[in-house]
Amino acid sequence: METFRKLKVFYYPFRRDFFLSLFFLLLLTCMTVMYPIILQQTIDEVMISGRYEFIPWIAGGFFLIMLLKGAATYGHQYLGDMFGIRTVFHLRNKLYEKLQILSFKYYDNAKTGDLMSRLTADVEGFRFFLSFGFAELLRFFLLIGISLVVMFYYSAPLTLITVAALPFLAAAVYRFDKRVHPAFRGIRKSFGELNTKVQENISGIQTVKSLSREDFQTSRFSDSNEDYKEKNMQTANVWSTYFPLMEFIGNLTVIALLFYGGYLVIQGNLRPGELVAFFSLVWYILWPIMNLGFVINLFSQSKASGERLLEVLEADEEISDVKCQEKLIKGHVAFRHVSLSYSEGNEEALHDISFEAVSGQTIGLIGATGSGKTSITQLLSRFYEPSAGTIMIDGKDIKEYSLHTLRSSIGVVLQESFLFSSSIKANIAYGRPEAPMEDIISAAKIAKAHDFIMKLPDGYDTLLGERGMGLSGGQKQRIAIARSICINPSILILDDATSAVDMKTEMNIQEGFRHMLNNSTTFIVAHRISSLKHADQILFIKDGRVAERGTHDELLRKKGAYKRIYDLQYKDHVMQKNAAGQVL
Ligand SMILES: Nc1ncnc2c1ncn2[C@@H]1O[C@H](COP(=O)(O)OP(=O)(O)OP(=O)(O)O)[C@@H](O)[C@H]1O
Repeated sequence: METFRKLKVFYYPFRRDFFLSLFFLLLLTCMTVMYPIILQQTIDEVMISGRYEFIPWIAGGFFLIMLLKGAATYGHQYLGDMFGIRTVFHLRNKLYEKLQILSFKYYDNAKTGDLMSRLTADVEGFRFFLSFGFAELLRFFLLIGISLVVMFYYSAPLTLITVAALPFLAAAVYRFDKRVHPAFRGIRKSFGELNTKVQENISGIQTVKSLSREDFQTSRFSDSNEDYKEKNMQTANVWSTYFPLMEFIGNLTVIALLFYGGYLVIQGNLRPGELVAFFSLVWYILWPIMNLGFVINLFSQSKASGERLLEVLEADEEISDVKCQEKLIKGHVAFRHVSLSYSEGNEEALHDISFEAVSGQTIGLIGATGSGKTSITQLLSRFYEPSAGTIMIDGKDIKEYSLHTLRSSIGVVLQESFLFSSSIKANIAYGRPEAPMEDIISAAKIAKAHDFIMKLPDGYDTLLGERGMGLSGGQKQRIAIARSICINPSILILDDATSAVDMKTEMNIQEGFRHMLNNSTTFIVAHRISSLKHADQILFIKDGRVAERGTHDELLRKKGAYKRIYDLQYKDHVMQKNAAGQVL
């Protein structure tokens, strides 16, 4: 109940639909019970007494009641559905908003398939209970309650016979629920695994094909599919065993009623019509009880779904935001004794990092893979919070800027750039949708993307496939660079952003930056010394610490680790030159 209480804010605004739907449910339940009463009256008061002139009146009345019942069913169904649909519309929006706010740390541990299933299957599971399950639960009590009252009115001993069968039926329902609940859980889990296999296969189709692992993937899928089939068959087996059993218990009750009820009629203690009415009324009690397992199952599934939705809604946002209108103008960055640990108890990824980047300067970050270069740049955008130390921009702690101000002033280009399946123009203007066409073109020119874009059949209107399909790695990187230039960033972070373009284009791009973004502070993370040798300051990162710092020439003079990497790369360069027989 705690789960439903916490989610109240989503369904409470639509309580009117819910209560009206319940009112219609009460009406239609009353009309359902009218049916055996009319039957009893027809037999006892009309047929047996030979007052046939009443038959058209009874038929008319019956018709009227059925019309009303149809209208009540419509009202109940429609309003119940509206209640569920409106509730989950808001719930889904809220979940999506929350996903936008959640920190990188949350996504580090989350699984895409799982999040997708929370937003779809769990939301639907919750809706189904709101629209249908809750009403079914109420119908159960209403139908049984009203039917029992009518039955008692007709005959107390016969009612007691019916009630005597209930514990057996309840025991069967209990056993059914005990078996069907885990079976359903198994189906959900197996379906989740099946989905993950499909998603992984589609996302990694290039790797699968390039390593000729189609057969392996097919057999993995087939195993999951087999498991899913097995789980469904087990569930079908439970259903097909228990339902006949429950019906059998119900039919035994009917036989007992026939015997004892017939005896009462012969004795003159019960009228024939009342016995006939009993046969209908008894099923109004037995059916809901048989159905109870299904309704309980719906309830526990929706409770589990609600819990999974609350886990997302209540997830810690980690990064606190503040309201601040102040713009970040200069991009003067200072790291003061900054350390970072990605999770508590884990080894620190960064230790005591300090440096200062005057606005307009270029800072190069180089070091072995996993040394902490990307971590430094991620702290700047507050994707993660430092575990110690302070990061200042323009003399102010970055926590004092609003996240929007901070992130809309920092252009980040990653090695693996994500492009949306829309036009090139929309991709470049993604961070500034109102950007005029001249700005988009100018950004593309700086990123050295304009020429190849113009060669595409639809130029800037060319539609890209999913994740930028249809472009080469270097072309994608250049579109991503243009996208960050388009927001006129005060700080630009190029994290291995030109690794897929040739050296000449890289030099041209950097030349463009120097002219067009002379006020932006630029961070270049690279493995190639040629990518950052022009930087005003180069930080050589080793095991999360600044091991060496200085300009390219200063670092060469130090003859340390930077010099060793330079020698290695330079040797490669000379060998390549000799092999090509030309001077680059
Ligand atoms: N999200 C994360 N959660 C936990 N640990 C992380 C996370 N991101 C990075 N790390 C760890 O932090 C350390 C530094 O990683 P980082 O990505 O900053 O290195 P890098 O120097 O940029 O490497 P590369 O050159 O390969 O991109 C590594 O040991 C890495 O495993």
